Formats: sequence, C-alpha cells, structure tokens
Amino acid sequence: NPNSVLLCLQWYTPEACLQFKDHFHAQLRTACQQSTGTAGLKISKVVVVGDVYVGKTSLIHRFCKDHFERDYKATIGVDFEIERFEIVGIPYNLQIWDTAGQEKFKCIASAYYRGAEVIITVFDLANIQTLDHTKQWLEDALRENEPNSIFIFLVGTKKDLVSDAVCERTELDAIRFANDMQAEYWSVSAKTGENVKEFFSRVAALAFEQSMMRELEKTTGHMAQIGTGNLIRLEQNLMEIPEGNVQESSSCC
Ligand SMILES: Nc1nc2c(ncn2[C@@H]2O[C@H](COP(=O)(O)OP(=O)(O)OP(=O)(O)O)[C@@H](O)[C@H]2O)c(=O)[nH]1
Repeated sequence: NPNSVLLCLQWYTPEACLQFKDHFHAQLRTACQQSTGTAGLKISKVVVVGDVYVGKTSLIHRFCKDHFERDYKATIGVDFEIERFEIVGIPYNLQIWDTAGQEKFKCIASAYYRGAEVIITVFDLANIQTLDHTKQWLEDALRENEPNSIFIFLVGTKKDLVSDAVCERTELDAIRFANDMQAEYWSVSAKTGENVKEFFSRVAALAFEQSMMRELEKTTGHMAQIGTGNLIRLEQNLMEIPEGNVQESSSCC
C-alpha cells in the first residue's frame, strides 16, 4: 500500500530508527517544498511499452480504475492516467503513459518516451513471442532517456490464462530476460487483479524514493541513500553512530 510505504533504514535500535525516520520524513517534506515552492507535489513519469494486445491498457485500468474490459480496444498513439498518492505526508503523483503496441502508431508513441523515470515493459504470459520483443521495446524507450536513472520492470500479464506449470516455465525465461534487461520481474492478471496493486505500489515506492533522494541531494548537498544498506548520510552531526555499532543484518522501521 503506497500510503503506508515506509522508508527502510538500517539502524541499531528500534527507538533510534523511529526517531531518525521522523526526522528523515520531515527533511523530505522540507526539501520537497523548497524545490517546488508549493505544497510539494511531486510527479514521476511512468511509460508502459510492449506488443499489441499484451494487456498494457488493461493493466493500467485495473490499477487506476479497478476495472477490467473484456473487449479489445486498441490504443491510438498514447493515453495517460494520473494516480495520486500521499507518501509520508507528501502529495505524490504517478503519471502513467499507456503507449500503443501497433506498429503504425509507434512513431507517435515514441515521442512520449522522453523524461521517463520508470519503464514498464509488458509481455503476455500466454504468448511467449511477445517476451522475445521486450528487449527491443526497452531499447527504444531507453534511447530517449538517461538509462542510469531509470527503473525498469518486466511484467508478464494474463496470468489467469496459463496453468501454474506453464507460468513457471515461462517465468524461467522471463527472469533470464529481466536479468539481461536489469529489470525487476512481476507476473500479474488484470482480469483477476492478482499482483496489480502490489506491483504499482512497488513502482510508486521506488520512483518516490528516487525523486526524494534527488531533492535531498539538491537542497542539502549531501549524498543520501536509503533502502540498500546503512549508508544514510544526511547531516552527519544529527545523530552520532558509534563505530562498529551498526548491525550487519537488515532491520526495517
Ligand atoms: N484473460 C485476460 N485477458 C486480458 C488480461 N489483460 C488484458 N486482457 C485482454 O487482452 C486484450 C488486449 O488488452 P489491452 O489491454 O487492450 O492490450 P494493449 O497491450 O493495451 O493493446 P494495444 O493498445 O493495442 O497496444 C483485451 O481483450 C483484454 O480484455 C488479463 O490479465 N487476463
């Protein structure tokens, strides 16, 4: 649930962790407000690409409207939805761009790839050929962007249409593809809703975290990192960390 996303910090006591988290969230809000000069609304652009008929529109509509349409209606060029969140008290929007899979619309759709913070590459679990095309879709989308600052997801849709055995077999290939693409792999069903909210919550959490880190670095001039270790370096005089007192195992607040 994006509303309850907690930024994971490694610390050595739960109390210190909570105290630090409160301070950290306050820092995020201030940085955000300073950078926008407004109530601090942040927007991240998400671009969804993949072959025709793989279920891009259905995936987005299941998440944004909690609706599934059985009848196929091709996307003409591009379409977009905005999903509003509030994470740690900061208003946050995901702008989700749905692009057409049909070849004839590709040049229109590709004009909207620029400025993406997240690229979601979609294939159909019931049509393995669509997986083969995902690398090309990603390559096209990355060409318009700065590859190092983008989160990439590989998503297999229509999970409800395949047996568990077929799904498992296909996922072995999909995970291989995901590794090559430096993407995170998810399987979902827009029809049943399986994994859809969880998937977009993950997208929102990562995009939010990255956007906040950028703001913090801009406004404080300090390097900040969360989620991957004990490397949070904000104002270092804020809380002294005794040498050798940081636990190796991860703890989450
Ligand atoms: N059973 C099942 N059908 C799905 C699922 N997702 C999409 N579909 C169906 O697949 C067809 C294509 O879905 P769309 O979401 O329109 O596909 P798209 O990738 O957006 O297609 P383009 O806009 O042409 O690129 C529609 O008939 C959907 O109802 C799913 O999870 N399960």
